[in-house]
Amino acid sequence: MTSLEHEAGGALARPRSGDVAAHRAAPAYAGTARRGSRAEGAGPGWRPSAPAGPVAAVGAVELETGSVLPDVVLAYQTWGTLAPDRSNAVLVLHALTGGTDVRTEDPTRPGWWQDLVGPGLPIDTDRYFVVAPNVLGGCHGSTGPASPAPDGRPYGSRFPVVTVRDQVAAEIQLSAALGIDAWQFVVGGSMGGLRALEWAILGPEAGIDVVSVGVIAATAQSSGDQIAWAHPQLAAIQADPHFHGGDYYDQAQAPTTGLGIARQIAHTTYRSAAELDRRFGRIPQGAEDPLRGGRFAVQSYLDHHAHKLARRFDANSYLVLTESMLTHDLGRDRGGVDTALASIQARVMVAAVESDRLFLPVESARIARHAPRCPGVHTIRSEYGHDGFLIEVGQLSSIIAGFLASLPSS
Ligand SMILES: CC(=O)SCCNC(=O)CCNC(=O)[C@H](O)C(C)(C)COP(=O)(O)OP(=O)(O)OC[C@H]1O[C@@H](n2cnc3c(N)ncnc32)[C@H](O)[C@@H]1OP(=O)(O)O
Ligand SMILES: N[C@@H](CCO)C(=O)O
Repeated sequence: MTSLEHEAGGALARPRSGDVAAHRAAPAYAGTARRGSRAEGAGPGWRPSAPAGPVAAVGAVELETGSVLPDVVLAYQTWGTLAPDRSNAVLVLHALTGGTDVRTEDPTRPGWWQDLVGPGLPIDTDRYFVVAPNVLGGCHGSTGPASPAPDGRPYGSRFPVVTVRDQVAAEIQLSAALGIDAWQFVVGGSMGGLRALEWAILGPEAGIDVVSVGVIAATAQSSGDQIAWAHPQLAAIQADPHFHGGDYYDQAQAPTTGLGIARQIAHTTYRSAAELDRRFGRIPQGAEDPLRGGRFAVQSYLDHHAHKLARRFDANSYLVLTESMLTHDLGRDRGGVDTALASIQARVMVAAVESDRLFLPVESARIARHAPRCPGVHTIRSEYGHDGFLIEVGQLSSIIAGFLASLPSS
């Protein structure tokens, strides 16, 4: 979809089938033939699997665009015990390709915040009841593009635009289903941080007490730069001949090449230039010779991450969730970002990774400047870039432990 077509459809419009057809006619990834197929390692691609935890029916969700998504379910996992007065709940929100596996009991497959959430850890499950839902539009058990529509067929291309506010609306309905009307802490990084920030406004509007939020490596409004980086990612998926306009669930092959290229673009933005250069520099991959069609090590590294994601994630979910991040704007219909931030009553913990080139620390500083009950930005010292919110768990542990200890109920 070109930017002109975006304008024609409005910021919240789904691509029309004609737009997708144009992408399907686009040439294949130019590097593929010369250096060997980058798609092979991904196999046929993602297939639905059983969610790791329970699934709650949260009912119909009214979307920002005015349409209604019926019979929504959200998969989730919990740790700890809800106190009799229901006062110890913590909501942990995953990033773009994450899921409910905040922690696991399988040492060979640790969760994405394994060392942050658990007994005796900063988000102490001996004390807190922790809930981690899979986001609306995702592919780990919650309603998403692969879910059956009312006619029994997968939504595919018919899955509607969902915004970050819609995702939070569904999570608010999950709160009601779980009987939780107060959250001590709603926390997430990246897309999880976008939702945590929306929770600070939508939660109280829905009558839910949000005592505090943790917004890590996130922003109040997606930037032109973020939209620009996402644009070729969306196009890569839509241009994959296996995409079939989004209706590929009955096909033997999912659009793994397009999703893999999207991941390669994204993954580069998740790391810093300094780290990629220090770690890989111009080193060839093993015995491969870049002068003879071989790869540099950093190319092999990106291929690896492309294959891994294409095996474990649905391309349609990647599109839907990426679009939700692009339309994220805390200030929409609220008098602008700064006014919206100024209306937040919850205590706000903000953390930024100093080398994050996608979610810039200056955007975190904006949140801290305008949210009335935010003491300032915690800077995570790291060379890893945006992924620092997953890697620098030691620093994040100190930040979160200190913040939770400062809450009045502590
Ligand atoms: C809440 C959420 O966000 S959940 C989603 C989080 N998980 C993901 O995003 C999964 C993708 N993984 C990542 O993005 C990262 O691995 C992180 C952020 C989780 C961790 O970062 P790091 O520990 O620095 O891992 P790194 O980016 O170096 O990747 C390591 C992998 O690259 C592979 N690798 C390293 N160099 C090369 C190379 N030259 N060629 C091929 N593969 C390579 C390693 O073998 C390793 O593979 P494995 O993950 O299959 O074991
Ligand atoms: N590695 C993270 C980065 C996005 O924040 C993910 O895939 O969700």
